[in-house]
Amino acid sequence: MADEFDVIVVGAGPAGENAAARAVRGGLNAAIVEGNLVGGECSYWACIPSKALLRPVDLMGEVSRVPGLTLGPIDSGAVLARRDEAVSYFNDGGQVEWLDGVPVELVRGRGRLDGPKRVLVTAPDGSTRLLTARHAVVLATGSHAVIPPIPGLAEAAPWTSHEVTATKSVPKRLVVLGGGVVACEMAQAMHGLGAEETTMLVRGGLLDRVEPFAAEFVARSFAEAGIVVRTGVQATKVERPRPGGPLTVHLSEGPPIEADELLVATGRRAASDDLGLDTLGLPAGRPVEVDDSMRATAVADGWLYAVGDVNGRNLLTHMGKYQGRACGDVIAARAKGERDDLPSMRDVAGGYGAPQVIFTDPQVCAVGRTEAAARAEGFDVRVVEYDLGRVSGAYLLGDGYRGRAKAVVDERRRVLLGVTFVGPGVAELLHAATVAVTGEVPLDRLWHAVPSFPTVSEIWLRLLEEYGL
Ligand SMILES: Cc1cc2nc3c(=O)[nH]c(=O)nc-3n(C[C@H](O)[C@H](O)[C@H](O)COP(=O)(O)OP(=O)(O)OC[C@H]3O[C@@H](n4cnc5c(N)ncnc54)[C@H](O)[C@@H]3O)c2cc1C
Ligand SMILES: NC(=O)c1ccc[n+]([C@@H]2O[C@H](COP(=O)([O-])OP(=O)(O)OC[C@H]3O[C@@H](n4cnc5c(N)ncnc54)[C@H](O)[C@@H]3O)[C@@H](O)[C@H]2O)c1
Repeated sequence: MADEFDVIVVGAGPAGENAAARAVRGGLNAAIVEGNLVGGECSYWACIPSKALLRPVDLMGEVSRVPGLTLGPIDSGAVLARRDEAVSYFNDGGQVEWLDGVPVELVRGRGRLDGPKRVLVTAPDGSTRLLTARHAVVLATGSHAVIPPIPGLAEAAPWTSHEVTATKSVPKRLVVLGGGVVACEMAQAMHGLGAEETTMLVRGGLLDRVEPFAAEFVARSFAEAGIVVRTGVQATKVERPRPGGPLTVHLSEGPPIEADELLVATGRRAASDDLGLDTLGLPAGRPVEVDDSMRATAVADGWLYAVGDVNGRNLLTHMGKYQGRACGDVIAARAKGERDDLPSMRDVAGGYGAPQVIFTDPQVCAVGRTEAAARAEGFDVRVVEYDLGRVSGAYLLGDGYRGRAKAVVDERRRVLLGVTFVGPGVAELLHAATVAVTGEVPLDRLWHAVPSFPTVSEIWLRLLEEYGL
């Protein structure tokens, strides 16, 4: 096996896989180094299992809104079994086959930079192999859950996203630390699958990066479902006398809470701590700063790139894959001395505001800027909102459908800066919004994109009418 490759990618998650595949498509050869399972967090401990756990909960909500249908209690065992199937029983054979087909050479082990264009791989058996890159090294190592320094917390061996998404059973009493996306999705999944007491401890506000009205819809739904959300309360100490036994969470106010499990969902940190960045004089444990072609800005000669969570731009699978495609293309172009500024070779989407779906019930999805962000950036902002429940297509989805949409308009150019939807099943509305925002489609043109009747997409017509068209 050769130890020199055109491109070496460290980390075979979605971002790394895409970077390698695009570089090969561009005529280079590539190796990908993976210390765990090919497919990364997303496939085994994040997007895929979390959505497999949420789907029945979502469906339960939908069915309960349609008269004439009844659904018995959720069989959590069957749901967990389907989750296991969705993560391929933690076997990455299918993904390895895909890599073989590209082809990309898989090198199993932990990769570490060892000076310019050198990656030292330590295999699971402890043996080492030095790989050198003719053109580029791409870091695609993802991120880790952060455990805040609360006395007793680390010692209590709390759950992170890894344990909750892979759980073999549903705890009766669950405390969730954090109010972000992981916290909300997983609190809802565990509660819907049978947790009897689910308490969220939220330092700031629930989902504090989305439009406030959308977070309020989620908070109301959680309250109705019996999920207790305590805002402005912090955990001050955790005690778990017996490993795996019940734990006590002491709070900044009020009596302590007893629980069977504690999920820590307080954000993520770039997986760059043990990557050998010091051998290049770069700081460890921080996102690797890159330009729009994914090239590390602090490295001379431009041979180092970083894609996905590790560059800290947007911690989302689709954005990491998009960056990976740009990165692979640009590396191939630069290696061949070809034009390296074609449209596919830059992260343009990130600048508009990445699309994201939060798979709670109701779902929240958004693209572009919130009203607050647009105003802070000095745009001439006008906002239009509409009640989704008043759209015929939404009414037909079930009784008591509740939802809302908000569009943030740049008045000077009459284009959309951002769109947010909240409501059951709104996820599939998002891509139209992404096209409108990223494509900077003028509102007067958007008017001619006629939504079908009776679909929820008629919200587009209503928003434009509210605007005055
Ligand atoms: C619970 C949860 C749910 C999520 N749901 C969604 C969702 O629905 N939609 C969405 O868009 N995003 C979601 N995300 C975010 C998404 O998982 C990440 O943005 C995505 O996985 C990042 O991809 P990546 O390729 O950058 O990194 P990862 O998927 O983390 O892959 C990195 C890979 O690098 C490997 N690695 C790390 N260090 C080394 C090393 N030194 N040597 C060799 N290999 C190494 C790791 O083993 C891993 O396989 C979710 C996250 C969580 C935690
Ligand atoms: N559906 C999706 O697209 C999806 C799903 C899950 C995760 N993700 C991505 O994964 C990333 C990580 O998600 P996350 O929810 O872990 O992080 P996050 O940054 O979204 O939320 C972290 C939460 O923890 C709170 N927090 C931070 N420190 C705390 C402390 N010491 N004590 C109490 N609370 C504290 C914050 O106030 C915030 O509510 C996000 O960027 C998200 O976009 C995406």
